[in-house]
Amino acid sequence: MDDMIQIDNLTKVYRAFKGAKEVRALDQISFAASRGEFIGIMGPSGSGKTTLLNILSGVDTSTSGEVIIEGQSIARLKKDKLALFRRQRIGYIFQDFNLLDSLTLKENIALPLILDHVAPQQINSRVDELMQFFGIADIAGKYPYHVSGGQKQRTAAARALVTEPAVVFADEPTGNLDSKSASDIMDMLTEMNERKNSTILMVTHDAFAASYCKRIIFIKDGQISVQIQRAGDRKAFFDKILEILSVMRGDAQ
Ligand SMILES: Nc1ncnc2c1ncn2[C@@H]1O[C@H](COP(=O)(O)OP(=O)(O)OP(=O)(O)O)[C@@H](O)[C@H]1O
Repeated sequence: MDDMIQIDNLTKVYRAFKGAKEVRALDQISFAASRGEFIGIMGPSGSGKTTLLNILSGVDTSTSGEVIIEGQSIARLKKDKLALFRRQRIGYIFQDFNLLDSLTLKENIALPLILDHVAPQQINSRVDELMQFFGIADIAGKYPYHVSGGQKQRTAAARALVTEPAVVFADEPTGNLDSKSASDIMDMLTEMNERKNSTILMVTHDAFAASYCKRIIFIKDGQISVQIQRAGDRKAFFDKILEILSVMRGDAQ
């Protein structure tokens, strides 16, 4: 199988510290994502979602187990190589956009390529193509504080794709958006997934956002509790997600 991400027995234990007890935030998690998958990670607060995303993206290290992205074991990369790998092979979309206010939208998108000394002509054509794709070409010269949340998130999505990464990690991408912008962004992530065959892994609390995914992995207490694959339409998938969340919360049946 053409795996983009492979996770084997991933475990993270936060050591006891100043009276706080040891926490097993991830407990032997294993799953794989093939090219072009769009996976949602859901689970109650404290279930280990952020810990998982931090380890997958090389921000934190695991206690044991392995993460392999595009054939490369993340933990085996030295600091410099890891920084380069993260910049070139992983795209990030964050809840709070993480754009630089001193740069225009176009410059924000171009930044990873500028840092990699890509030829200016190539930068221009790639950035212009992505700005067209995300419908923000007409505001290329504006600064982040002059545009809407939805437009900022489109810019962040374009920046995430500009290096043609192996995977895109999205952390609560709809968290700071109104419902219209949220559905816009989810349509856009779907388009990225379907037209550019991007492999996307998204952490979200939002059942509506999750209903756009093709597969959802539910985590509870650091372990995979259940996985579901979308078969029919989005509405049916949304209902299924709500049902699982309600069972996980232990709501009265
Ligand atoms: N740096 C840390 N030191 C100690 N314990 C931590 C640390 N970070 C997270 N934890 C604990 O690990 C567990 C998993 O936390 P994590 O933040 O990954 O959960 P989450 O699913 O992302 O939660 P939320 O949905 O609230 O963001 C929790 O019990 C949390 O308290």
